[in-house]
Amino acid sequence: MIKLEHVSKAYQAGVPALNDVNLEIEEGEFVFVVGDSGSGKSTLIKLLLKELEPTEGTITINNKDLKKIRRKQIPKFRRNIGVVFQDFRLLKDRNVYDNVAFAQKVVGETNAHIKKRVPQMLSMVGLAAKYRSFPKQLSGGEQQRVAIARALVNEPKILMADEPTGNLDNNNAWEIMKLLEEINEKGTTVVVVTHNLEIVKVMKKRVITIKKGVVVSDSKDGDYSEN
Ligand SMILES: Nc1ncnc2c1ncn2[C@@H]1O[C@H](COP(=O)(O)OP(=O)(O)OP(=O)(O)O)[C@@H](O)[C@H]1O
Repeated sequence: MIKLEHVSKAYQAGVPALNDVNLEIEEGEFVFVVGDSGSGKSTLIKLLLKELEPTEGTITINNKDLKKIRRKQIPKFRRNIGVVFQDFRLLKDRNVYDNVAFAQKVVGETNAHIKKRVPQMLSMVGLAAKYRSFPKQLSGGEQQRVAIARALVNEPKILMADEPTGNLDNNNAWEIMKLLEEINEKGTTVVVVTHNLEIVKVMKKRVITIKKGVVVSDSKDGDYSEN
C-alpha cells in the first residue's frame, strides 16, 4: 500500500534529512515511526502526502508513483490519506460539527450526506453530545478526537498521525492511541509518528526507528532501537 524505494530527501545539498529509505507498509497495518528529534520523521510524513518531493528514489501509494501525480490531481490523491497533527489544527471559529462538515464540503459532498455522516463520525470518537462546542471549550484530548473525526470523514484508506499525543497528558494520550487502534481494527492503515515510547512498548505494534535519516530498525511487537 505504501512503498519507499531508495528514498532520500536533502533540504540542502549534502545534508540528507532522509537517506536511502526502503520501506513497505501493507494495507491494514498499524505502524509506529519513532526517532530522536530531527531524525526525519516529519519529513517522511510530508513526502507521503506529496507536500515535499524526494531528492532521490520512488514513493508508491496505492500502486501510484507519487512522481506521476500532477499538481491538479494532488487534492484527489490526498483524499486517500487522513492526517492529524500534534496541534490539532481545528478551525477556531467553527464548532465541532462544522469542523468535521467542512472537510466534506470542500470535496463537494451533498448536504444530505453530510448531515448523516458527521454525527456518525462524532459518535465514533465519543463526541456526539458536544457537536455545538467550539474548540476552545474542549480539552486537548477532545480536540484531537474532533481532528480524527475530520481526518476520517471522507473515508481515507490511510490515516497518518504526526505526534498525535504530543500535547496531551498520559490519560488522554492513551485514549487517543486506543482510538487509533480501533480505527485500524476497522480496516484503515494507520501510521503514527510519536515520541511516546512508553505507549509504543505496551501496544506491541510494528515499530520503524529512524536515526539521522536512516531506518535503523523495523520490528514487530513494540521493540524499538534505543540507539
Ligand atoms: N524546511 C526545512 N529546511 C531545511 N532543513 C529542514 C527543513 N525541515 C526539516 N529540516 C531538517 O531535516 C532534518 C529532519 O527534520 P524532521 O522535521 O523530519 O525531523 P523529525 O524527526 O520530525 O523531528 P521532530 O521529532 O523534532 O519533529 C532536521 O535536521 C531538520 O533540521
